[in-house]
Amino acid sequence: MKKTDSQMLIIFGASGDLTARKLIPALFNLYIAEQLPDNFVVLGASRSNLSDEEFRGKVVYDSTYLKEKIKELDKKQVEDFANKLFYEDLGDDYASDYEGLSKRIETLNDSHDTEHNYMFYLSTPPSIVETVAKNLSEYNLNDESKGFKRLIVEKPFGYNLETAKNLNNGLQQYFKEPQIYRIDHYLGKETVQNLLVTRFSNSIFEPLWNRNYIHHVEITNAESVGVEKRGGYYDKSGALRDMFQNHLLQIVSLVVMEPPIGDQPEEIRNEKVKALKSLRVMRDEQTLFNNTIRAQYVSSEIDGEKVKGYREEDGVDPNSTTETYAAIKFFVDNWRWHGVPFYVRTAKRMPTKVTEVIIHFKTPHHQIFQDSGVNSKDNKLIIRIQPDEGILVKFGVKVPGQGFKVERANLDFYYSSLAQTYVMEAYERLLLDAMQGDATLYARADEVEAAWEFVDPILDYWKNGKDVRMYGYAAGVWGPENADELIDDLGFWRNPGKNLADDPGYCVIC
Ligand SMILES: NC(=O)C1=CN([C@@H]2O[C@H](COP(=O)(O)OP(=O)(O)OC[C@H]3O[C@@H](n4cnc5c(N)ncnc54)[C@H](OP(=O)(O)O)[C@@H]3O)[C@@H](O)[C@H]2O)C=CC1
Ligand SMILES: O=C1O[C@H](COP(=O)(O)O)[C@@H](O)[C@H](O)[C@H]1O
Repeated sequence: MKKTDSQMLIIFGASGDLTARKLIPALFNLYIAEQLPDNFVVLGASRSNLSDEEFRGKVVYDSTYLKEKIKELDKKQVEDFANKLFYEDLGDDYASDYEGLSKRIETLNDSHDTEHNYMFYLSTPPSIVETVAKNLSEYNLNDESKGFKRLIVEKPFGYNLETAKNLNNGLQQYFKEPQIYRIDHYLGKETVQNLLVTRFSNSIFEPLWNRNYIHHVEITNAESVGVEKRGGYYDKSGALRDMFQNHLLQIVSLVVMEPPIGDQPEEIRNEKVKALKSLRVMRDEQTLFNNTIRAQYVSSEIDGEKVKGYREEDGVDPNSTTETYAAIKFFVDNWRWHGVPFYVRTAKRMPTKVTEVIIHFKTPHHQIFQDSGVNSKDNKLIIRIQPDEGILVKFGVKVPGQGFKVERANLDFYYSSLAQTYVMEAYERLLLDAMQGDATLYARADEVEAAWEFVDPILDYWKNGKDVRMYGYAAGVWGPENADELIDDLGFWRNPGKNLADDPGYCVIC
């Protein structure tokens, strides 16, 4: 196990949703798993007026996210965790507030012996991220002459390529790139990391992982929920910015990348950047018209209950043209992937919550078993990222009896079968990595920019292009029927079920 140094975690935006919903529960789990260092404190900072006790009440004792867990523990343990949390009111006057903050950090450092190791987590609106970094540098809180100073930045990393570059340049004025940790919580998911292990620790997959054997790659990310309480944010973002530019292109980079020379952060990140740079950027309108689909969910009934359409959601413009569904077909311009189409879709208000990567293999070039009865496109490797995490290989077996009738069979592995292994939540894993200075699962500036290079022309076309289509789909179905047009002669999207082994449908309205 790696060593975690004594340190202080300073969370900006500590009165917000993410802190209560993800960050504190992740720290709580790390505490229970005895993964936090002995000398560890959290200092929450926001403009809300809270005392240490009120902050502890909000994010621990009265937290809906910890209620069940707390019940299972003795009072002393909960108290011990809560006593590691402190709060500093920032107000609106940056100069005096940051002076107060820096003094508070110094005092807590002395009382809890955190050795001047500070990790700043920016869980604030994106508009103030650079300002916070600047203020920290003005108070020398970026100075690593005594202890490390790390800056964790939440998504979105910019709104497009230009703003992402500005943000990166802005942050790099105050913190060096190795001090900056851009969090993408999909990289913290165990099964996303397992993509690397599946590919590079097995000699049975990697030799097939190229244009000679792979027919096409399909990635589906579906959520059953709508925009919930985040309509205001989402309406300015949309599916392409919210999920595709970051989480899904990170997954694509792990599927596409060449083998790194080792498992060091920079070795892996260098290969991911190369992979993202090899995505063929679509620039002309006809290509964008043919290869991109966007849509919005419209009101419908799910399990007998009426569900709002996107334009009726709180915080959403009634004439909004923001997409809640995006499906993109693209190619990768390199030796390994030449001519292999990638189909990636993401959406809200689908029939179920699921994320899968499906590698569709080519059929054998000479068909011996003419009456096989198996759909010739059915050789697949399915990597299930969530839920029911696991891996499934679909292959042909002989049906017992005369002749050579072939049927499809499954070879499967489920993470749940590793009963005694504790699988960390994404935020737990990522926080622990950052605490230990391991940036492998964090996005580097050039990765983020390479992803925007690919996404920018699509966004631009959707905003300004001629003949741009916006389809509707009833909340609770697998998107617009027109999305099938993207798949050409290859068949249909695989519409997965709740469980990995469910044999799913392949049509939109079922
Ligand atoms: N919530 C989620 O599920 C996810 C969120 N994110 C990202 O995480 C970040 C935080 O999200 P979320 O918690 O939902 O947002 P919220 O709007 O719930 O919280 C943001 C917090 O920032 C604080 N804040 C605002 N201005 C300042 C300031 N000048 N200085 C310090 N704090 C300030 C606000 O508190 P106060 O008014 O008290 O200062 C508020 O508590 C965003 O960048 C978001 O995109 C990413 C993925 C998922
Ligand atoms: O970053 C985001 O991710 C969530 C989906 O995350 P998951 O871990 O539940 O798959 C998404 O709902 C949200 O809109 C987006 O901002």
